[in-house]
Amino acid sequence: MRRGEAARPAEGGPSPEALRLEGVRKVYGPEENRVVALDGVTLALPAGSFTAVMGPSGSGKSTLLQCAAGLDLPSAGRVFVDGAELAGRGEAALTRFRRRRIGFVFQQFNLLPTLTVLENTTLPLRLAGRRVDRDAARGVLARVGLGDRLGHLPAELSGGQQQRVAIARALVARPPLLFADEPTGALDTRSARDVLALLQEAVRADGRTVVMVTHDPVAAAHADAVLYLADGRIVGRQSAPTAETVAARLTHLADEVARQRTEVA
Ligand SMILES: Nc1ncnc2c1ncn2[C@@H]1O[C@H](COP(=O)(O)OP(=O)(O)OP(=O)(O)O)[C@@H](O)[C@H]1O
Repeated sequence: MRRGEAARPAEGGPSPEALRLEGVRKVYGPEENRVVALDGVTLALPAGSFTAVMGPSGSGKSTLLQCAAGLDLPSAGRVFVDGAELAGRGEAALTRFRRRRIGFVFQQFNLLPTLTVLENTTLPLRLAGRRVDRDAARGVLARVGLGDRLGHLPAELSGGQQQRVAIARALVARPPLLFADEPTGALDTRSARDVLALLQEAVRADGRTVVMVTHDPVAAAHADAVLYLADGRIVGRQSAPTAETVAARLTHLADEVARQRTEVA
């Protein structure tokens, strides 16, 4: 096995692990103002799984996604995507790797306001120097329910529609791994449901792996499993979540964190 590669099955076979973090630590700020955002996170997510990441505000959820997606560098520890380690490649190679293997959906959509729906969707392919298959892009947009809005600008769409463009933009590059940071945080209940259904479909129909940060137990219940973070550590896991069990666990977690902080103080 080459250095920098995690165990994987026979050549050509799909990796059973879409994402692996080993002892990932992220420290922000100078010595006197240090914030430990991630404090030794170890996890492994199988390909084709849908995982929600939950925890109190400031527990490190966004930092976890940013480090796992190679958008930020861990201070220590290792990140493997589809068996390949993110570290140890130059910036340009990392960008190329990310564009092929990783999609990211943000709470605030991050669409370019002067580009049409179709242009926004194909932008990552153009940036990656990949052939732009406009029919395939139209197909993805039709699948997210925007087949009749191709020439519209983002400002002419609702928030839910803009988020569906952002999902189409992430899916058109066909990344095996898709991160979503509070993708429904700015949406009404109905639009949120549509977006969650699209993420579920990306897992069930296309076999992608989705990791989603959310504050919403109803959103988390769309995932196969929930990881709970507190103070930069994974403090719990739950499979087959329901909105009720997630809400109960979060309440318990908030009480537990408050109790531990009082004990430390
Ligand atoms: N660029 C940064 N510089 C300094 N500190 C940061 C930076 N980004 C995050 N932090 C700190 O790291 C910790 C974890 O932040 P993070 O955004 O990952 O938490 P979160 O769980 O996503 O929070 P929220 O639910 O409020 O979005 C927080 O204490 C935060 O203030």
